[in-house]
Amino acid sequence: YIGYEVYEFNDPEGRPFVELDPLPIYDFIVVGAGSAGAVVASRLSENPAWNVLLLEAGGDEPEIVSNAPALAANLQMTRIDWGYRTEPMTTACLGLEGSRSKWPRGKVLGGSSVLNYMLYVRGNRRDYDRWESFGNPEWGYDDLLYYFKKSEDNRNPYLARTPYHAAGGYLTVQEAPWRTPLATAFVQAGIEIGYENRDINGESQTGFMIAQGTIRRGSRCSTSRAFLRPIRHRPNLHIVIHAHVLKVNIDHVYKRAWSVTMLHQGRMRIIQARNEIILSAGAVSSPHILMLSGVGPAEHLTELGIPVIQDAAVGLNLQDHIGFGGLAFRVDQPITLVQSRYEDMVSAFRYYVNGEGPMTVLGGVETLAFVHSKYSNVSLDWPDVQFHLIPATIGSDGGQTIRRALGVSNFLWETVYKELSFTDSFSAIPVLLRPKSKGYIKLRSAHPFIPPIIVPNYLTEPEDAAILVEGAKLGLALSQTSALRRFGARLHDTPYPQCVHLGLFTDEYWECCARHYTSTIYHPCGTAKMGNATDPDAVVDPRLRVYGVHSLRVVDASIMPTIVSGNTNAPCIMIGEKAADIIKQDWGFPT
Ligand SMILES: Cc1cc2nc3c(=O)[nH]c(=O)nc-3n(C[C@H](O)[C@H](O)[C@H](O)COP(=O)(O)OP(=O)(O)OC[C@H]3O[C@@H](n4cnc5c(N)ncnc54)[C@H](O)[C@@H]3O)c2cc1C
Repeated sequence: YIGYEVYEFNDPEGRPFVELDPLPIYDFIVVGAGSAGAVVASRLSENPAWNVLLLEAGGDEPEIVSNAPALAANLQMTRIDWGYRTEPMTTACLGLEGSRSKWPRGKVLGGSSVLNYMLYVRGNRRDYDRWESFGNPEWGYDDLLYYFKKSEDNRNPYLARTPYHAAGGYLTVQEAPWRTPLATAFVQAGIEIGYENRDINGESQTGFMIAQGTIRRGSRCSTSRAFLRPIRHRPNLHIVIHAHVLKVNIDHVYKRAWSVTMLHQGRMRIIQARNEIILSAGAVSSPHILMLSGVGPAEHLTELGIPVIQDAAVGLNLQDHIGFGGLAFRVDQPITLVQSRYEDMVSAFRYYVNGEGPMTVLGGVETLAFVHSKYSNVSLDWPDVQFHLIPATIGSDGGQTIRRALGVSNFLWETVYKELSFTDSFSAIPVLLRPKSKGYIKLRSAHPFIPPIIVPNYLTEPEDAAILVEGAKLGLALSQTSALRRFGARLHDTPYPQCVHLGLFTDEYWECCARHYTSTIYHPCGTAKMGNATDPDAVVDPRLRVYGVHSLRVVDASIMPTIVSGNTNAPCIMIGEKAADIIKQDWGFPT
């Protein structure tokens, strides 16, 4: 009840207005109101002379649960999740049900920014400079920093006043208002092994930091909350929810995208775009919609009977971050997020009334670190491993939420992790920042409601596995620092039955563990790659226009030529900001 009171009646922003009966034609149609789409629609509708339609397959945010940062994992496999799953793998995810990874994606206003763990990370300067060097002018870091800052309202003064941050933007960024003693202990542990405590979104990336997140008053600040709610009175932006776009209709002769077909309120409707259609449906759905519309690998589309409008490498170049999720440590003191200690009436009251307390921890992650494995060039400040440092493990809630969300198999749970149930423990998840292994997405059927085939090919390149092994060893080194030892930190060393024959804690053993407990970090991207005209794999040009089709752009995680070295929400918001300016420039509206 308190939650309703706070969010439904006292929220200064209020829910966005939705349109029940859209017009037959708009200047711009944006498909998907996620991290990028909400930004594009918000910025394009700044021009009062344009009318903009934003179509979203899901509904509005279910406030209470989706806003409590520590409860983020509870949102997976609910009606606001598309509920994708990868195909079974033989190189990774072997300890997950069916050797498949669940792939949650937000189906809601705000998209995956409503499901995510809210960590605010921009990636490394070199990621973007590399994009530019591939032939994408004005996509280098120095150009893009402006767009990261444009969105930002950083509420931690020690960062807001640096040249890398800004205050006053739509997107609130701040540290969680509450933390366990482990948060700072992780940072101290990093200093002990030779790293600095620094702003990982600032001048250099290598180092340890208390995480910043996209939160406001202790609650999730999704892109819907940040970019759509404050402009809800704008008459030239129409938002339609529960509008599932089936395809973009492209004229066969002129190759011009002129309308979208959508299912809305049980009715099939065609809505036209005078100027452009912008696909922001995310790295799974944007390639899905493109292929259903006849833009994709010609042979594949022909097999499924879809008339080919443009042969393009849609769905290829799929990249994602993965981590070894099973590196768990026990501690002797009651300082971690054991479920009974934070999901109680007192914590709920603190959260709903004051916007603080344990419920505000960002998806459980308190500290972030960017470190070098032995394969990385230390002098480059381009770390190859990220750590998510979490004052909890899969056992902290007795295996209810995270285990279910990741789909950890009963066997792995029963044999290794069940004994951690409700005990004090923490996780150090090493994440592979620039995987070499690439996968693909293709159609399972020409029927738009049948989910596509997702093949991420995790750990097919041996180098990727070798870096994760080094990551696991770095995690062990962290646990042996005096900063963590003073809490009695020690490895939860129950061996993986499937790996024990390789010799306990050898490199081969850790590799086997990583291939079993492979966790997606939920960052799929690259499936409509941006590149110049000579790049045969490029689907969009550096102005994000689909090659070979007029009046159609893609603006979301799909366009990343290579995955960035960090979490992808802030980069997608930046892509939305940059794209909006590109579109305004192309149509002669001052930016
Ligand atoms: C569980 C989870 C945790 C994560 N944690 C973090 C984190 O802590 N920090 C971080 O930086 N990143 C995190 N991410 C990743 C980050 O949130 C995503 O990379 C980012 O939100 C992707 O943005 P996008 O605009 O590409 O797509 P999305 O935000 O997924 O938006 C796509 C939108 O399009 C809509 N759509 C799709 N198909 C259709 C259709 N046919 N018709 C109409 N609408 C459609 C969807 O419903 C959705 O609203 C996480 C993601 C998940 C799922």
